[in-house]
Amino acid sequence: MNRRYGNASGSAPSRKGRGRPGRGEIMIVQGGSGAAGDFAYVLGALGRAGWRYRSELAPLYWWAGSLLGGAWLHSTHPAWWPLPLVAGVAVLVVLAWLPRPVVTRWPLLARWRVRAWSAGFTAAVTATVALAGLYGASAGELPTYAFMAAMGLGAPWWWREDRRRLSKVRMIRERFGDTADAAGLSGARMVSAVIGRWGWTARLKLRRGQHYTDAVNALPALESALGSRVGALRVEPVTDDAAEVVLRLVESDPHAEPIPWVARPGKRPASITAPVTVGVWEDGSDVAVSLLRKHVLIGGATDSGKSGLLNVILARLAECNDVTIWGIDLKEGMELAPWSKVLHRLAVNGSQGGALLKDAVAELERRAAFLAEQGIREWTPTAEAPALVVMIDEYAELGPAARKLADSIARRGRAVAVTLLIATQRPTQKTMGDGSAIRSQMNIRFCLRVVERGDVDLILGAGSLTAGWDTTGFDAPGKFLLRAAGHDTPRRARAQWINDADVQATATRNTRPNHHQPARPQDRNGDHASGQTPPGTTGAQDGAPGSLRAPGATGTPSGVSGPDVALWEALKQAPPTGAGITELMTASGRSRRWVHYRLQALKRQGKAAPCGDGRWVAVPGPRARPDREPPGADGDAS
Ligand SMILES: Nc1ncnc2c1ncn2[C@@H]1O[C@H](COP(=O)(O)OP(=O)(O)OP(=O)(O)O)[C@@H](O)[C@H]1O
Repeated sequence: MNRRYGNASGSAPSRKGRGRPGRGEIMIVQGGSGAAGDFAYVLGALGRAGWRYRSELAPLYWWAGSLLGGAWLHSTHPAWWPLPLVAGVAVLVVLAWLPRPVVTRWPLLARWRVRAWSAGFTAAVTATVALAGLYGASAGELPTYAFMAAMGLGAPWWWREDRRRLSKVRMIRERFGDTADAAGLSGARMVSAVIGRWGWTARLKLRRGQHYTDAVNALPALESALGSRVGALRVEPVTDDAAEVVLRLVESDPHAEPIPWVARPGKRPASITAPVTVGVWEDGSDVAVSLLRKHVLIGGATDSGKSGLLNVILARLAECNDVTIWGIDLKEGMELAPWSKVLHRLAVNGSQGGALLKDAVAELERRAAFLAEQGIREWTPTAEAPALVVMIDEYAELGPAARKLADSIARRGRAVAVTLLIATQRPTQKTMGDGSAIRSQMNIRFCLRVVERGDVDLILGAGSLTAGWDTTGFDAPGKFLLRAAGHDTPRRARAQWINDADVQATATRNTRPNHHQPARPQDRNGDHASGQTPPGTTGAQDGAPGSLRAPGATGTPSGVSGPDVALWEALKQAPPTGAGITELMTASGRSRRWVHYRLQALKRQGKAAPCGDGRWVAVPGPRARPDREPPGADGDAS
């Protein structure tokens, strides 16, 4: 039995002294005997300290690790010593070449100082392992030189900004007991803490009986006890545990400078079914919004950053492979033309806009009919049958007929994943179209700076201003309030800023096949069918009865609706003698095998039947009336 300083009574140690012996207290440690127990105790303590201060001790670990690695190589495979050299040279080549995915994965490598340090580190480790592998780890002065290299590389490592911040947060965590006492939150513990770009975030375990509201009330006192600036602390509840809260310290204002847009890391394309990041909240966390089956309204005064936000959303959608984007830019294409490689269609004046919306409504009805006939409630976007997003910059410039069409999409488009993204200065009833319900159909609303307080209600909905949603005081472009499902409190955010070079790079990286082709000079007369639409785009001939070509196509045989709809249309339009497999392959743009499997599936569902000679027809089912709202498209007006 060993004696350590601790709590002689055996009761739980006082919170203040947790993990540390109190003066004069004796703790009974069971299970050890004599020197072996002491040794185990010291070893355990050293192990814990070694892990806890792993960041500070990292240079020593590199030194020991590379010598040990080399020693192992020397004793097991001495002839393999060139291997670490090859690996090291490969890393140096990558650092010199710096392919884009590497920077995306490790953004710090974009800084030349970090790259230089990484190259030095790679060279030192490579040389140590290779030499130790060849001559043995203790050969000559190798351990000394390796140690000197580790210390040399360690200097910038120890000086690193984020490591120093990490040490600071660790100290804050260790002393949090005293901080909580001083702030009147006695008994609260900081169970974990992480540093972020703008400050740190910690999880607090409150004392039994304490609640989130106690933490909220203690905020000013906590700010004083932590020595932070006024208003730097935020507290959020943890929904699954009433005795826990998240405490966030925002050291620097994330909105003080423009927030650069960062491309999505990784090679795999994104999907519209997952939320996309468009900006940063005041506490430094990302603003992520789910755009699937949602209409979006962006409103704000001139120069408030509407087009900037529109561009960021467009960039995010461009990264998704299950979205087709059509654009209407009534600034003569100034905003959206740089995105030509991503947009399937682009209308740059009122009449082209009207034609585009007409096609979007036709697409919506085609999808609605298809869903109704197949007994499906909602359109699930895929790469082959994508969601269709129609972006409209300067909505107020659209003519009344076009606004009527947009209104129709707003009311009926959600279930079939045909949605609108509208930017406008003042969404008054007049600019949105008299009698139009379009505003109430907008599920996601971004309100940037407005000049008149009443405009907040126009953009975010009646009663918003009195409920605390006020953007009149916003002092920089791109700052906004977001109102959407799950975003019910006015939290300030700022949109990311995508510059021209990034627009170009993103558009090039995500170029769509059959994207919009800029109009030839002779076509600049406002007729969309004369060059504004890519080959194969909706035209009267495409949808003509008897044609097996799917209407609404965007250059591929199956078009924006996807091969399933194209196949179904072809079956429905087939003469009584049926459609042959080759015709169905042409219509859907898919292989014989694919067509065969789909026909068998339709046959099993009683929706298609063979009619001899390998020809097929659709079996008539309930048809969707064109004026009928598609299932689930009732709009969740906010
Ligand atoms: N998120 C942002 N971060 C930093 N600066 C921004 C941001 N968004 C816009 N800006 C700046 O504000 C300027 C005006 O932005 P933008 O053109 O998007 O405003 P707007 O509301 O569309 O104006 P208008 O109504 O006149 O078209 C831009 O040129 C840009 O310099």
